[in-house]
This record gives sequence, C-alpha cells and structure tokens, in this order.
Amino acid sequence: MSDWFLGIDLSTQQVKGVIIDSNGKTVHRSAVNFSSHPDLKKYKTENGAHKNGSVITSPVIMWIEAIDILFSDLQNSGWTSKLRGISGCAQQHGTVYWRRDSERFLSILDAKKSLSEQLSTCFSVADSPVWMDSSTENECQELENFVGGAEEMAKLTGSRAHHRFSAAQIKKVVDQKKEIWEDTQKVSLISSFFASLLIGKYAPVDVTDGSGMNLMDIKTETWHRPLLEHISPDLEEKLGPISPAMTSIGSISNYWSKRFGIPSDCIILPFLGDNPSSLAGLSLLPTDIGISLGTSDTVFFFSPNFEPSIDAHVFSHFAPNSGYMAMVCFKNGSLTRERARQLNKTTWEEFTNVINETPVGNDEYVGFFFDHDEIVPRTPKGDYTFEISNEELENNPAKFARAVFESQCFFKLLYTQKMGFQKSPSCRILVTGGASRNSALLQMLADVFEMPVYTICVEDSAALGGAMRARYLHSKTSQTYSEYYKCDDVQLACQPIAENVETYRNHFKIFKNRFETFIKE
Ligand SMILES: Nc1ncnc2c1ncn2[C@@H]1O[C@H](COP(=O)(O)OP(=O)(O)O)[C@@H](O)[C@H]1O
Ligand SMILES: O=C(CO)[C@@H](O)[C@H](O)COP(=O)(O)O
Repeated sequence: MSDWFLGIDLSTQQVKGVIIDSNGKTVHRSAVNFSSHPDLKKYKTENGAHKNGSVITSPVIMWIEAIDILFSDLQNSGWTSKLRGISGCAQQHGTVYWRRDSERFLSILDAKKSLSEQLSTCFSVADSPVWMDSSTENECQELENFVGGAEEMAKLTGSRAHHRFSAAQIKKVVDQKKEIWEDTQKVSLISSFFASLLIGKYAPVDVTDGSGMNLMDIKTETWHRPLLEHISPDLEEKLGPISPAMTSIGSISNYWSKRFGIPSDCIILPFLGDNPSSLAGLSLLPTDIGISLGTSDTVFFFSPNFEPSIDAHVFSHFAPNSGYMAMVCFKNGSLTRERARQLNKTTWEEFTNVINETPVGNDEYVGFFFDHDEIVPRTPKGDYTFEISNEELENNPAKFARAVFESQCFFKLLYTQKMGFQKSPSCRILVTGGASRNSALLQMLADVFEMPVYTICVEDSAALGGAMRARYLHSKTSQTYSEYYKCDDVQLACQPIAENVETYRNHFKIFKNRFETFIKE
C-alpha cells in the first residue's frame, strides 16, 4: 500500500495541490482559482488581488474558503486517507494579522463546520498586503536609514528594503493603524498562516520565507532585534520563533482528521516561500538556473557563498548547510504577457503564430513594459517605448507581443549576469509556472541565455517541492536532499538555435545600451 504526500502552493492567483506517492510519482493535482471559482467570485478580486493604486491586498477569508474547497475536493475524490505528510508554500512576503484569542479558536475548531465559518472574525487586518504592493516607499527609506543604507540592509538581511517585504508592511500597520496593531496577537507570513491552520496553533516562520522579510539576520537565521525593536517593542513576541525548513512542526490537528479523513499521524512541515519551494521541487543542480513564470517571473540559482547585492535577493536555502539561494523577482510577468495576448485577440494555444509573424530580434526594436511598478529595475508602471510611439506599437500587436516577450527575456539575462551567475557548458535552465507551457517563450529563453531549457513533469514545482520535502522527511533517509532527489526526471523542451543566438547577442547589446541610458535619466 502506497503512502501519499501532499504539497500545496497558496500563490497569487490560486491554491494548488500536488500529491506524490511513496515512489515520488505525481498521482494527483488540483487547483482552486481565486478570481474564477464560482464560490469565490463574491470577493471580486482581479487575478487574486484587490488593487487600489499602489496598495495591493487579498482577503484572508478568501484564501481560507479556497482552502476549504481544495480539501473538500481532495476528500471527495478519495485523496486524503493515505496522506502521511503535508507541506507547501505561499506567495512570499505578505503578512497575516491574527486578532487576540485566535490561537484558541484554531485549537477548538468544530469539524462539522468549514474553516471560513469559524475563522472570519480572527483577523485584525481583513485584507492582507501581498507581494505586489508598492505603497511603502517611506517605510523602506526609514528602515534603510536605520541600518545605515541599502547595502547595509542587504548585507544584514539578504536584500535591500523592498516595498513588498514584511518589515515595511508591518511598520506601515504599526505607524498608521495603532488600534489594529494593539488588537493583533500574532503576525504570520502567508506561508506560516497556512501551516497554522493545519496544526491548530500558530506555526513558526521558516528560514527561507523569513529571509524575505528584511527582519532576519540571514547569517545567524535569527531575528535582528534592533530592527524589530525599532519597528515596535512587541514585534518579536508577535512574530514568534523562526524554524528550519526541514523539520516537523507537529501532526495534523484533529479538525482535519475528523472533517477530511486525514490520518492523525500525518506530519506537517513548515511552509516556505513559493520560490524557495520551487528550488526544492526542481531539485536544481549547482550549475542550473531556475526560472519561474507565474504571476511574477523569478530567476534563481544555488549560491554557495553569501553575496548580497541591492539588485537581487539572497534567501536561506531550505536544506541545512547548503549555502544560499540567489534570486531576482520581476513583478511584470504573466499579467503583462496576458495584455500582449489579449491585444492580439488570441488564445495561448494560438499564440506561437502571433510570435512567428515578426522576425527574431523584432528588427532591433526595444521597449520596457510595466503594468505595475516594477521591482527590478525599480521603476514606476508604464510602457517605455523608444523609436516607436505607444500608439503605433499598439496598432501592430504582433510587434508589441514580441517586444514584451523579448524585453522580459533580456531583463532576466541582464540581472542573472548582474547577480554573478557563472555560466559553464553544463548549464541548463529549468522552467516552472503557468507560462512554462508556452513553447515560443521557452525557445526565446534558450536563444537569449544560450542554454537548453528543461521542464519537469508538473508545471507547479512550488507545490511539488512541498510534497517532496514531506516525503523526504517521512523517509528518515540519511541521504542529503540532493542525493535523495537527483534531478534526473526532466524533459528537454528546447535547445538554442544558432541563428537566433547570433541575432539576440547583437540585440542584447542594443537593449543594454538602452537600459543604461534609461536608468540614468
Ligand atoms: N500557455 C501559456 N502561455 C503563457 N502564459 C500562460 C499560459 N498558460 C497560462 N499562463 C499564465 O500563467 C499564469 C498563472 O501561472 P501560475 O504559475 O499558476 O501563477 P501563480 O502561481 O502566481 O498563481 C496566468 O496569469 C496565465 O497568464
Ligand atoms: O515577490 C515574490 C518573490 O520575491 C513573488 O515571486 C511572490 O512570491 C509571488 O509568486 P507567484 O504567485 O508569482 O508565483
């Protein structure tokens, strides 16, 4: 009889579940979309979030209802009875504010009722700030000044102060909403909030997602007390402990056994940030680059040494004594590509035809397209077009689409180089996320990076990473994670095409010149 391991990803647009069996084979996948599921439409989110200028939030109770739906679906289709381990992840940086007495509510949940029926009053902030929020410029400046500047903040926490990171978001609540802060007993990350639901008490923040807060001393993996106290003297108490990623934080609580039939000895591991969890799901080799094409686009790789930079992030690695994870995050990923698709009035299935209407290199045209304030380069939203006017470009939607796609690939290459990635002949790109099924995009990445592009069996490596970690811990193996998961179950999607490589080498030079002038202006 096989055991099952569930990995869950509470991402920007949906909550996804992946189940693997004791051989590591994926046996089930399901997802609940926040904006399109009939029961969740009442929350009126657009791509999973509420947008009010630079303030971008998601309703906590919507996530909880989506979790109710996901687990009911899993139970109804017979996938809960042999679960031996659950872990997962969530979109990074977002904070959840639990009201006083909520931990008691968590511990006495009534299995006859849904979570959303019982937890709706537990949050002092109903709409949690999410990673797309960029409303905290003042808080970021203040925090960087406090530690001695952007570089110092990066040396201390792995990243300069970022708008979406938890420190600035928490500071905004402390400074602007005093009564709400008083009413808050506990601050979770979205990842640890999810784990709390499963264990029926507040779960710790894990080291990987903790490194996306600007609050953790990344070298010691402990809270940086002066920063915490600077924000609020009671912050340390409200954050609780930090936990390693590869340990059990308890068993599933009675509620889940009674309501969904999950065995009571099913172990729960800390939930990570979705990108660190993708690192686990892809099981990258030290020479590989991971590219996640979700709502955001991220580029990440293993980094043996701590090399902070103000352009990128360094996160703790999920596996002990394994160095660090280097990453860069672009806010304008899938949603900007969606705009290009819609402008061409086509489906994703037909989209390759649109891309093929224009030549590789787009006749040397360069543009930057940011539907939301961009993280790197830190730039206000807008379309930055050069030789051609916006109007002219929009009248030529195929050229616009190619310009968007090529520009996004060049930004990825540019920042990978800035982060100091060492290229070698054995380098590969492993792609994941919703847009990793777009063959035109994968070919472009292969041609721009001059590396082969590979996919894995499921496109959601973040959820898969949760299931894989749970299986690994349950096995009690003495092997390291990378010995246990060898990263050999990958499929070649495309190889670089020599002619395109040549064109892009030249085009990238033009792009870099354009970029350098652009950031100086
Ligand atoms: N064939 C495709 N080509 C490009 N983008 C796609 C394709 N299929 C889905 N997507 C994009 O994938 C995105 C969702 O990816 P996903 O990884 O599930 O996001 P998240 O984890 O942030 O919720 C959607 O915004 C959609 O635009
Ligand atoms: O902000 C970041 C990483 O720093 C984002 O990558 C979020 O973690 C959202 O992930 P997706 O939902 O786009 O996968």
